[in-house]
Amino acid sequence: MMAAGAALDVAGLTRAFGGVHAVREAGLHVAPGEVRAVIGPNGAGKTTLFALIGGQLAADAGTVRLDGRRIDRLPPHRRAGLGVAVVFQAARVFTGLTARENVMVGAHAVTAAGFVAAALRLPVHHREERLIRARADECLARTGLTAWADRPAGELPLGQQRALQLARALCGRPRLLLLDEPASGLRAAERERLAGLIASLRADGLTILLVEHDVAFVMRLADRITVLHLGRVIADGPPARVRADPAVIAAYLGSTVERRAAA
Ligand SMILES: Nc1ncnc2c1ncn2[C@@H]1O[C@H](COP(=O)(O)OP(=O)(O)OP(=O)(O)O)[C@@H](O)[C@H]1O
Repeated sequence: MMAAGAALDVAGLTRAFGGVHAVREAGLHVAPGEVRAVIGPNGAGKTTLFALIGGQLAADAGTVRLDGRRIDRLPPHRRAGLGVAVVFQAARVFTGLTARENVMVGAHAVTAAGFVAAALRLPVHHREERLIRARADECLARTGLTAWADRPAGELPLGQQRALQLARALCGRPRLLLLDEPASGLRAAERERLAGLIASLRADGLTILLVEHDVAFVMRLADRITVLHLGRVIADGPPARVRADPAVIAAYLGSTVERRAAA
């Protein structure tokens, strides 16, 4: 059911907010089917980087390529149509809709007929609706949520709500999935389940970018790690090498000292 993972190439990507250089000349290459973790101290630019790739923010400079095709000037829905899905940390489920309806919304966002046909009640809409419902049920099954399909999303435990956000993203048939702190706030058992789910998506060949503060989670899941500090990429490589990198250790120690000093 999964589309093949796409390659992501980012070069010279830059975005400032007033005088704050949130992302500065960032570059990374992510191979198809890779799980890439993006880590860095608070304010390093991780969420901004994701928004620049997803198109929610426009870059001041630089390029983003999906399988070699430039997407950095496209609006978010066009990038989504090409297979880029971003699940932001602040993303919420629609608590009043059922789990299935939440996932169906994800599919509507990228279907051709979409909401216009729905509003006009065109025949194409009914056919599409059935297809989307079937697709939503596949995505619910894929994320272990079949038993929750008809429950209001607000009644789902937090771990299942995270899985639901993933299911909603999967419904758009992504080829590149960006997850901003998917494990934050989850208990150990829920983290385990989520890690298993992400590993199984990787096994299907999906390319995944992951921002995560839980180092153990990252070390276990990621093929490679990119480290951002003050908007710049300061390290990039396999987990064991990045963990031992003096520049990475200094960046984290520095930010810890700054936080202590500020406290
Ligand atoms: N919309 C905005 N307006 C102004 N400044 C912003 C905006 N978004 C981000 N910034 C600033 O850009 C820098 C990078 O922020 P960003 O949220 O990308 O970091 P982050 O690595 O995701 O941080 P965290 O780990 O705390 O989530 C920070 O200094 C932040 O204050």
